[in-house]
Amino acid sequence: MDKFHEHLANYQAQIKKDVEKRLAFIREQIDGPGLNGVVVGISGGIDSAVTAALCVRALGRERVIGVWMPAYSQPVHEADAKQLAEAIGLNLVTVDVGPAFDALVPAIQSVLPLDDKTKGNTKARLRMTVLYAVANQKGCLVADTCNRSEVYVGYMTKGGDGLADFNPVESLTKHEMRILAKELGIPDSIITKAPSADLWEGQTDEQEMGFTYEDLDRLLITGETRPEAMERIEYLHRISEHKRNLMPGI
Ligand SMILES: Nc1ncnc2c1ncn2[C@@H]1O[C@H](COP(=O)(O)OP(=O)(O)OC[C@H]2O[C@@H]([n+]3cccc(C(=O)O)c3)[C@H](O)[C@@H]2O)[C@@H](O)[C@H]1O
Ligand SMILES: Nc1ncnc2c1ncn2[C@@H]1O[C@H](COP(=O)(O)OP(=O)(O)OP(=O)(O)O)[C@@H](O)[C@H]1O
Repeated sequence: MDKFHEHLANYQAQIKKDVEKRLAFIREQIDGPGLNGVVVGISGGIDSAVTAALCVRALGRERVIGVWMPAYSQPVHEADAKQLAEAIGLNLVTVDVGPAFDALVPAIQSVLPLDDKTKGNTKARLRMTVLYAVANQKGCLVADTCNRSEVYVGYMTKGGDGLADFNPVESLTKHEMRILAKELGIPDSIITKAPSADLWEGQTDEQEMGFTYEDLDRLLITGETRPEAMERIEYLHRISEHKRNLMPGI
């Protein structure tokens, strides 16, 4: 077995201990300051599924609100979001951000044209606005769902999914997220589908990043990967440093 698979096998072997550690962390974040619970954006993808499942286990279903926010989303993601809610006993509500997005984009475009990526990032920031409205009102924290692989290359929207109040999965690579997802009883359709931010039609993480999660996770876990992938990964890491630090000020 190579170093990469050996690491994943070790993670699998101590998964129960890892889950307990994350549950304790979530309870500390919420009960420490005496808050009511957690709000999580539910996309139908694996990262939000794992985050929500950990929060439900840590706090109980009454203290977790999952929010599905369609805006021209693929039907498969809605079906997966609903299947997830059934599987883990999540209180899932829907806020359609499509009409707000449809009003906002032309208003900005009256000043300057926006490309697909900027529109997609605007959608991600609109979703975070909704999560904070719910958190304000209910005395909750917003859980962030970005995993270690995404954070390393800055594959997240600044002011959107890139920053919330606490993150119970930040130290896990995408491969470890898949192992944890199985442990938590996340439906297989969510674990096996191609990761996508679904910010525009046909988008997939690996196509947009220009390397695979295996390339990225091999580097994070073993320090080595395909040379062509390494160059691009380290380039994206360098130019996204600003997303991993609080804003500079003087
Ligand atoms: N050096 C610097 N120091 C401080 N700030 C700097 C900066 N360079 C840019 N910035 C600021 O950052 C902005 C660019 O950052 P940002 O708005 O995030 O935009 P950007 O990094 O260009 O795009 C976000 C990427 O994340 C992907 N994404 C988004 C959402 C979810 C997921 C997912 O799969 O989970 C992935 C999305 O597909 C896209 O590729 C600039 O407009 C500027 O305001
Ligand atoms: N349609 C949506 N409704 C609610 N929240 C969303 C939606 N799309 C994205 N989000 C929020 O933004 C986060 C990042 O989105 P993204 O779709 O990239 O991640 P993911 O689906 O959890 O995992 P994956 O990268 O495997 O698709 C999600 O984890 C979720 O919290």
